[in-house]
Amino acid sequence: MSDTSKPDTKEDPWTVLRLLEWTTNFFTQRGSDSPRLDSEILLAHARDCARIELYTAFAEVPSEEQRVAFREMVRRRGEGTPVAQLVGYKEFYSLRFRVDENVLIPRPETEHLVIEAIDCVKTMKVTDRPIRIADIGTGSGAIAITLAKHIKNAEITAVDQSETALNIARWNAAHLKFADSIDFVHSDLFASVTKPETFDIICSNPPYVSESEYDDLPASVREYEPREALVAGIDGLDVIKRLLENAPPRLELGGRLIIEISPMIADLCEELVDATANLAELRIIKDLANHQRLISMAKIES
Ligand SMILES: C[S@@+](CC[C@H](N)C(=O)[O-])C[C@H]1O[C@@H](n2cnc3c(N)ncnc32)[C@H](O)[C@@H]1O
Repeated sequence: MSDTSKPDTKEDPWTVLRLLEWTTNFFTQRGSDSPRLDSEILLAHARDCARIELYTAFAEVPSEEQRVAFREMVRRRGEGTPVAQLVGYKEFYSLRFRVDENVLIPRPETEHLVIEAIDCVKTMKVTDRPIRIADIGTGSGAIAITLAKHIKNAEITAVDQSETALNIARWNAAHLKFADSIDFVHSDLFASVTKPETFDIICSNPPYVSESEYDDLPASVREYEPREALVAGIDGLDVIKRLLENAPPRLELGGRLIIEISPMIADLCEELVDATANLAELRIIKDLANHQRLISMAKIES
């Protein structure tokens, strides 16, 4: 990549296409799962344009300033920094969320949770008041804010035990113009959530990685995203167990609890739900990779 700092020769200019090809190859060698996409996002960011615009600019030669910015991001990406932290945002459900090292980078799998919550709301017959939704462990606010966009007249409570994460979530809500529909609460699960008393939907993408799985995560996750957003004890179930215990008293009868899980703990989660007296109608929902990714269940009378 150091070649790009040299003056272009007539035969071999560093065009957009050539930069993308070189960088895709470089990221492939560095083990990236999405080398071409990473390259495009970084080059579009350096050129301050939409990614799609690169496709009509293949023959153009980026300015020296753009190439310097691109080269620095490519170097850091090569060392492991996530693309989202280099550009400062991540797209989730067609919204752009600011992220930094204080929050988990929203993952595409979590969009299934949003879809399930929206589907559940459609079946609810609440007409005399807003639908009440809690997002426990909101991180960047991706789930809460996306639900605020897609569910009209919802009253959303977004909770996190990390004040730095909540600050990012508040910034995202204000920037995307949904701050009015979301109440942000600094709390350990429901401990400091005083109102509303009950919710129609409680959703959560909690930490669910076990201590031993954490050691095997790629360095680009371990070294750049907050450990407390990922790890939940020896078996990854610490927070999920507490949610299954603490959420039902805060749910309306017929309300739904929706939790993202790891496929590794799906069977254990099913057993835990079966053993919880006031939860029933368990659905286990798979992601696009056919992995068991969500548990969704209803509050019943115990
Ligand atoms: C896996 S991240 C999910 C972030 C975001 N909801 C998303 O899907 O991208 C889990 C989040 O839960 C928060 N968290 C962990 N334990 C918590 C607890 N006991 N109470 C509240 N928040 C908690 C972490 O700080 C982190 O922001």
